[in-house]
Amino acid sequence: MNDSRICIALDFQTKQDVKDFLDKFEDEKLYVKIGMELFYGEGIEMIKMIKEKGHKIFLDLKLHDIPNTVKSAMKQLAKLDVDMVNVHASGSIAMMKAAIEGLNEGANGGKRPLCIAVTCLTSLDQKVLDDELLIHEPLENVVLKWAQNAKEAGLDGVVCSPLESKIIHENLGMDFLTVTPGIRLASDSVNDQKRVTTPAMARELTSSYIVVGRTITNAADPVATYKEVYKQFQGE
Ligand SMILES: O=c1ccn([C@@H]2O[C@H](COP(=O)(O)O)[C@@H](O)[C@H]2O)c(=O)[nH]1
Repeated sequence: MNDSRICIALDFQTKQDVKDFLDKFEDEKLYVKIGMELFYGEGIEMIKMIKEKGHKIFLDLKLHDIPNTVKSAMKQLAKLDVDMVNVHASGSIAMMKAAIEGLNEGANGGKRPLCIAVTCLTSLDQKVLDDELLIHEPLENVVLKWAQNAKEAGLDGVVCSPLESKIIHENLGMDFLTVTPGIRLASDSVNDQKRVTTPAMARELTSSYIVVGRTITNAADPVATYKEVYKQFQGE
C-alpha cells in the first residue's frame, strides 16, 4: 500500500513527535508535508531526517513577498532537495515567475522541486471573500483565475479544494496539478476548514494529490486511517 498522491500533513511541534508518528508506518515510504509549525520549530535538520528515511517532502511554507525576496528564498529552498514547494498565487504573476527563477538557479542545473500556488485557502468561503476581503467574484472564478495566472507563470499546479479540481483540469489540462487539502472522512469534524470533501469525492473530482492532516495524525490508529483514506482515493 503506497500512494504517493496522498500527502500526510505532519503538523507536529517536535522532531520526536514526528519520529513517533512515522515509526508506526515501519518501512512504508510516504509523501509528507512539512508546514510552518514543524519547519519553524525544527528547521532543516527535520528535512534531512525525513529524507534519510526515504519519504518524499512537500515543504509548505507558502511564500508571499516581493518578487526579489521570493526569488532569493526559493534559491535557498531549492538546495534542500525537497519534492514540492509553494507560494501564494495572490502574490502576482511576477512573484510566481520569480519563484521559478530562484528554484532553477538554486537547483543549479539539477531537477527543481515542483512549485505550486495556493489559490483560496480551504479555510475560506464566499462569505469571507465578500465581507472581509472585498472580493465579490464567485470563489470558483477566483480560484480558476489564480490557477490560470500560476500556469502562465510556469508553475506546476495549485493548491485548491477538491471542489475546484474539475474546473481547473477542464480549463488548464490534466497535467496541471491540483493539490487538495480540506479532506475529511464522513465521521470527522471539519475543524477550521470550510471547503471539504471525503477522499472518495476528491478522486471523483479529479484531485491530483490530496493533503490529509488531522484525520490521520489525530486518529486512534493512524495506519488504519491512512489505509481507509488510500482505499477511498484509489476507488477500491
Ligand atoms: O488551502 C490550504 C492550504 C494548506 N492547507 C494545509 O493543509 C493541511 C490540512 O490539514 P488538516 O488537518 O487535514 O485540516 C494543513 O497543514 C494546512 O496548513 C490547508 O489546509 N488549506
